[in-house]
Amino acid sequence: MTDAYVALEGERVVSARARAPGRTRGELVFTTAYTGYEESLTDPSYEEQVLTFSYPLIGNYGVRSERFESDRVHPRAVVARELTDDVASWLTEEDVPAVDHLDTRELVIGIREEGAMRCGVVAGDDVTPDDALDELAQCTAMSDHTDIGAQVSVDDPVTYNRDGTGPSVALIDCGAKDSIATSLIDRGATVHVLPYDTTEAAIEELSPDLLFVSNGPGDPKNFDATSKLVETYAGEIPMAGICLGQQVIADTLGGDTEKMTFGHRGVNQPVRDLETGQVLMTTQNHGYTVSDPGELNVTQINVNDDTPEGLDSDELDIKTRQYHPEANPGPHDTLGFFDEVLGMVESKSTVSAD
Ligand SMILES: NC(=O)CC[C@H](N)C(=O)O
Repeated sequence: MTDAYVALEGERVVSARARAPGRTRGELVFTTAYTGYEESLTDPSYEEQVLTFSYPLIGNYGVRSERFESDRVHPRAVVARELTDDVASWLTEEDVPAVDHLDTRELVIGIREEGAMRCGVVAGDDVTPDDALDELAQCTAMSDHTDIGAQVSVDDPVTYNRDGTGPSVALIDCGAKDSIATSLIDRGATVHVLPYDTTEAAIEELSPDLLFVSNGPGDPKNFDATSKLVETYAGEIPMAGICLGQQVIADTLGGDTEKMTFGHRGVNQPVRDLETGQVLMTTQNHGYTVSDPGELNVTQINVNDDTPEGLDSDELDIKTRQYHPEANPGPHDTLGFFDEVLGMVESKSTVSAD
């Protein structure tokens, strides 16, 4: 007896067990992370995707809101070999369909060979394979979600740590994980979380020391308003970016981005720093990559496929990373990025004070 189905491009349907009911569709991707399921499931960058966990057991240390990265679950559906009851009830409460008891190894091999693909997921007592195919037929390609920023960004500005002793940071929220703001606040910064389509007038009023473009879902080319801010302030205000932030900044400053076959999602992606030769273990979640760094210099690369992981410009005071330095979940090798970017502001004030 089966009460769940996943329909894949090519009209293939895989049977599964329903763990949280519902009918939905999205881009099927996988993560190899073996911890951090609460952080991944609340990461806004998974908006409009169906997340498959390649690790076979998900949920074995419960569900605690302290570990959430936003106020809701973002993947449209969740696929795993085995989901615990804790995770299944959380996803049921959140209205996010979830399925297990299917061969996720085969699914992951399919995604690796054919690339991230559209899919339909149905779960519940009365569902049929045709229902899953129906969902698949209505599924939109990721790059066609042109307004995805509006689905995940704050509607209005929010300020944290107003009396902080450190620099003032304008965090452009393209779907920011909470721990990016926390990492800055922990270092004394005042953080203004601003909508992805913030106006120049709002930036002028705040007069921030650092413009920080966050991670976010979908195609970086669908963030025109954010790109406009980058164009206006590059070279005027020191700038940092994480993940989608790196992509939007490179795309705007004479570079380009492209879709990868299946992307990088996991907590053990090796990155080499080209200056020191040091290899850092990093947390990643992206399906697009910078294909041309434009005016920026590639300072770090992925050891597995040589894609750019760090872009820097001393002339423009810009530092971006493709991975997630806030490391939630993940190895903490890369937390120093936050000191480096705040350091750009401090060294700038030292220079101008002289
Ligand atoms: N985590 C992110 O910011 C992801 C960036 C972009 N949506 C991608 O998939 O490449």
